[in-house]
Amino acid sequence: MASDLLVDWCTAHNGTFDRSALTFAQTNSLGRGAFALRDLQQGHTLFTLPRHLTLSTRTSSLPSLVGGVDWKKHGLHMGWAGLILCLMWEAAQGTSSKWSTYLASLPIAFDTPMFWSSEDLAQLRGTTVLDKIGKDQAENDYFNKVVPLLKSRADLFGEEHPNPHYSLEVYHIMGSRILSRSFQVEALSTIDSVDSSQTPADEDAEMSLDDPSPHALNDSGSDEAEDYDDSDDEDNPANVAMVPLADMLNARYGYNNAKLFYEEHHLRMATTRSIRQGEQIWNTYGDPPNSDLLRRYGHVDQVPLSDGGLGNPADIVEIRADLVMATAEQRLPQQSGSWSSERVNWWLEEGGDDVFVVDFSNELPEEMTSFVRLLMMSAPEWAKTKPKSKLPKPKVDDVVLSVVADVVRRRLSDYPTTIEDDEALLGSEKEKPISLNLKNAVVVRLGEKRILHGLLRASGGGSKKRKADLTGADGGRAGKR
Ligand SMILES: C[S@@+](CC[C@H](N)C(=O)[O-])C[C@H]1O[C@@H](n2cnc3c(N)ncnc32)[C@H](O)[C@@H]1O
Repeated sequence: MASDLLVDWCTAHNGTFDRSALTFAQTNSLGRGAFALRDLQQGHTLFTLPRHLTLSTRTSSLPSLVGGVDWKKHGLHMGWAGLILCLMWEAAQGTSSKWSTYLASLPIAFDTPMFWSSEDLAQLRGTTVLDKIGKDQAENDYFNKVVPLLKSRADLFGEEHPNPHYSLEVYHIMGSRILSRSFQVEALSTIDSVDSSQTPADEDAEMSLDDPSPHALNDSGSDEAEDYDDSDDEDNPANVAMVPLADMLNARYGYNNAKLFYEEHHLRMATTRSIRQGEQIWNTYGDPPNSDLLRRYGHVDQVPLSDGGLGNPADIVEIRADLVMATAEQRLPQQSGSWSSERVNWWLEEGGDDVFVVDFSNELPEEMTSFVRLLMMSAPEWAKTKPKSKLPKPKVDDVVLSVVADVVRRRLSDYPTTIEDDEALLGSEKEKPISLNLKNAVVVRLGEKRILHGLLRASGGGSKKRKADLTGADGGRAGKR
């Protein structure tokens, strides 16, 4: 089996693997996964991997062959284009690449929206997935950064154009492998194998696939990997690395029982809970909402929710400030457009967000309350607020509730279906099977709609009667997000 070859390859390169503790096996719907071969205690080391076996722009020899100046000139030190090119180049080297066994074990097909038909993508209307797929940006990077280098370095990439090893299709495959399997692996200066001028740590990253390393390693602490959402270093694309073996573990909300730990010279996968023989060994991807899971990994999580249904407790909905603005403008038709743009510009200058995030807590984001209050302020109040450089207090009142209720109704109308349509579709799935893409799209948009309906209920549909639910127990301020 391919995974045996991979384990052999790893141990032949100074990795370790506890063959008595775990094995990799094919699952029904999660691809391959790791399973315990016997009962395991918390803290058991499953395998270790020397840092030089991770594949990144630091460990691949391509950046130094291209040279730091040219690497930078082509913008390959920013975003993922450089790492994608390294993966393509290593694959093109065949068995002379150190990672040939690893690269041969990776998937070439993905369930992510990047590869969906326009018909399937239409099912995601209203969700934030559509704006974040990043296909155009990836193609832009391919044609503007990668292709010019390919053409200028026949010594490295061959005379052939187009070359099947460096096609746009392969670029997307490698990008999707990174998106769904890479880790943040920060450099230890003593072990860096590539001159840092090629991949400077302080360079702004523009991730072509929109996100930094999607494959989360949680917890802080000197010997553990940083959560990918918290670390500033995540913006440095040189820290994005493919980690053989570690990327064979699946993840599900609340199930994680193993984690990758950073050691000085190697990475170590160890159990974080006791695991029974036969159970799956789960890593964490950082518990993203289903919209992000689908976009990065091509699957969604459905675990029991506190209300008895199924879904992802980490789901969120994004509400754009311009929707709030348009709703407020409708309420104050006598005001001119410059009235709101002046306030919105002030809001942004004072550090206000242009997107508000709502989750299952039914709590109105403080920032959104503050923004609504700003928009609905009378002219004299605005005249007093403007010079103060202080955002309005997030005090929930009837006006706020009623604007929020309108915003939520408008936000709900962005989706192609109602909550009832989606529930009916999923409910009849056993008798009338639906495609995986459709099912995943429905799960994503249903989770978002449930949050919006929760917020609508908590706002009393715009009246004061349910205000307490929305503002929390402290009775005045909406809960902090
Ligand atoms: C890091 S890889 C894990 C190993 C992978 N199953 C394999 O066969 O190589 C991440 C991919 O595994 C699959 N996966 C992981 N967790 C899953 C889950 N809870 N449900 C469905 N698929 C999952 C998805 O295809 C995802 O893109």
